[in-house]
Amino acid sequence: MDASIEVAGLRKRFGATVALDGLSFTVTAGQVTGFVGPNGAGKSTTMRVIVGLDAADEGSATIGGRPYASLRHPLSHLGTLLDAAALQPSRSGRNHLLWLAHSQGLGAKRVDDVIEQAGLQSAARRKAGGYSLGMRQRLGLAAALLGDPAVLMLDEPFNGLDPEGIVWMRGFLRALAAEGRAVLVSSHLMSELQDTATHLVVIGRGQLVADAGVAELIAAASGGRVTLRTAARSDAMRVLAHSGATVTMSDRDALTVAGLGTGEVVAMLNEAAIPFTEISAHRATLEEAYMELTRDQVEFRATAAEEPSR
Ligand SMILES: Nc1ncnc2c1ncn2[C@@H]1O[C@H](COP(=O)(O)OP(=O)(O)OP(=O)(O)O)[C@@H](O)[C@H]1O
Repeated sequence: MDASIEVAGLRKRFGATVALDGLSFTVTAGQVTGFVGPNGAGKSTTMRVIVGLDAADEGSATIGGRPYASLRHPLSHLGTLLDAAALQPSRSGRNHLLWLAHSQGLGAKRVDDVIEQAGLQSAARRKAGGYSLGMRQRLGLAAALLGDPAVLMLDEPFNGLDPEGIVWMRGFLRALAAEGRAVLVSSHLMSELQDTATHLVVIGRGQLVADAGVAELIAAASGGRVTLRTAARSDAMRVLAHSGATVTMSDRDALTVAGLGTGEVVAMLNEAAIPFTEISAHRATLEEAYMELTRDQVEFRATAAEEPSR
């Protein structure tokens, strides 16, 4: 069975709400695919449809070419983290995993392996009801790994993790992908996915907005702009704007220049004897790339009247 998730033409309505509107994408082996979109875009519904918790009105979702419901030992094919709060509070983390393992014909050895992999050793014998959100995420991750699946699908796994936990999770997800697994990870915060996801599936209002490599999206959002650092900001702005460039202030002593290459900017500043300390091709962050892609997709956006006055 190949490590992939394939979603084709999914449509799903909840009453008058169209949650999924003809959504298609593929998650491939060997990389972390970020699954992102504004609130209400349809990420959770897509994941619920993939595992059969919601039925699609139209379209199909398959794991390695087969519908989830047809998999005999599903945990050995697809590991999921969908709702970290869904556990029996009086059971210890280890007992929760033992119970899950038992249902799939797996032994206690495998449980202890995933407890170690998820960094849960010190808490495994405590009641799960007393776990912090971060510990619940680790327990959810341990459960997802139980069947050593080729495909992982994790809904907001960074939620509730402290900065150290976020760094750990990033490395962990990269390592799982490096082993050849297909890893789909939903997130609200692009900064969490930076340095982790190499591919992004962006959705908005139940439709596909972008399905592309992270490097490609960042290059497109960087748009040939130049970042310039100078103490003589107003002089630089005047000279560059005079030649038709669009110049905006980006922070205290930095300008972003669109419409001219780095060489042209250097030549103009030298000619006008304007000093500068740094000049470089602008590299957009994943956050900027995402904001550009989803500008028209936000379901709940503050109207101009609601925005705080400056
Ligand atoms: N059980 C349900 N009943 C009614 N409407 C629902 C239900 N589940 C989801 N929706 C609606 O479907 C749309 C998609 O919701 P979904 O939770 O899939 O989005 P999401 O991208 O996961 O959002 P978030 O980032 O806020 O978690 C939303 O408009 C939501 O209100």
